Amino acid sequence: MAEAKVLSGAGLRGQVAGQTALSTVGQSGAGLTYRGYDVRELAADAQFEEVAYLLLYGELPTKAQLAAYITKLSKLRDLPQALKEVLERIPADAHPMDVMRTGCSFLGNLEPEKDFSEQHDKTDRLLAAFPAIMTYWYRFSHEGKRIECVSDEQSIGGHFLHLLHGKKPSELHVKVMNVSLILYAEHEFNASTFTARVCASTLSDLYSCITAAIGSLRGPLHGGANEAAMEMIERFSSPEDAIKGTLGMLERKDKIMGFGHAIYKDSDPRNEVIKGWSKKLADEVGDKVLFPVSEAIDKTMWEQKKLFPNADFYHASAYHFMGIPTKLFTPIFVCSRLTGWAAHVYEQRANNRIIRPSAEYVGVEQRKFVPIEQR
Ligand SMILES: CC(=O)SCCNC(=O)CCNC(=O)[C@H](O)C(C)(C)COP(=O)(O)OP(=O)(O)OC[C@H]1O[C@@H](n2cnc3c(N)ncnc32)[C@H](O)[C@@H]1OP(=O)(O)O
Ligand SMILES: O=C([O-])CC(=O)C(=O)O
Repeated sequence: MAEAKVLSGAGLRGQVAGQTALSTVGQSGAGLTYRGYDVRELAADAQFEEVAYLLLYGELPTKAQLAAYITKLSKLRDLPQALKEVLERIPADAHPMDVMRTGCSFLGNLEPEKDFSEQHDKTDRLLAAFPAIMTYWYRFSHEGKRIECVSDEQSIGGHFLHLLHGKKPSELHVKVMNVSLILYAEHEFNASTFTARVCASTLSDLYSCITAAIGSLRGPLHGGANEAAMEMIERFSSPEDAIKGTLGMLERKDKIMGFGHAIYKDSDPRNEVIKGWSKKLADEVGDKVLFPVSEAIDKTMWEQKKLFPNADFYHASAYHFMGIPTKLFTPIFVCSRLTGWAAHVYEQRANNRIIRPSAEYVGVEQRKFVPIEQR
């Protein structure tokens, strides 16, 4: 049984802020479970759509339920013309997380959640539409192309790759996307999910909760770390160079993106899984630099600081080997984590009290107002 991390101090660390039946993080040897299932087993044998169903609908689907769910999602992929027009107006140098935020929010104007009874349908719509929101904007703004937003790919990961590259993805790439989307799907009260729950606790609509969560995931201390990790890895030309650079960053007290975790103590169970797939992809493309550089940073961080790679670190090289532009890394996280966010919104709504903690006041003592002429 792994020891739980000692949790205390700022950032609400270690404080129970609510209940969930969705996942456990760092509580048992398994490390991470979704509704009781070890994430490593899900990543090895399940489809992402199965995991989405598990999180959103409560149990793993039967074969018939999964087939119906995949069909439902496939039919919801296309984007309304008005949303395409909005995406076309977003400049090429915009951050794709801002594009996701706008895309989600604008769809909420076109197809609002009028009643909480629509929550599942609205989530399924977002799940189906997110890959096209990202890639329609990307390919229009970067290549001047108005792409088709539908494809005949069964899986969400395959659909995303197809739209991005304009061709059928390889089986290996579809598999890795599937694994990646499963690994990123849910993680208890992380910052973005907590954001979604706070928003839900005011009885706001689903699009607002998800838009808020996207904003929260964007930062480099959370989902943005996979992009930041890629930018760092790319700077090094060899393992020796990487060791030297990492030691320098540690000496300057820089944060090394993709390392450490608020809850896990000595490993992130998602890391070994994505690292394995990144290695397979490295072999496929004949990489002799990025993967060895990543391993050298990994080793140095452990030796120097006992800090371990989190889910984001080897995702960077894995996505890169599949030809995914770095700026799209965190939006892929959105396509996956939407499932966890929405499931938490449902949970919050089902047993709600507005989330409103207290603050310890550290300002000046009460004092008398001084009229402006006398200041
Ligand atoms: C999917 C995800 O969102 S996973 C997280 C992705 N984020 C990153 O990879 C960003 C880099 N990592 C970090 O900034 C942090 O480890 C976080 C935000 C993930 C967790 O933060 P905390 O819970 O505050 O970390 P923790 O309490 O374990 O930090 C302990 C010490 O290690 C240091 N540390 C933690 N992570 C790192 C890092 N990546 N690089 C350098 N030092 C680090 C902290 O600065 C702290 O040092 P101090 O005691 O001298 O202040
Ligand atoms: O739990 C966290 O703080 C961050 C994280 O790993 C995730 O959201 O996947």
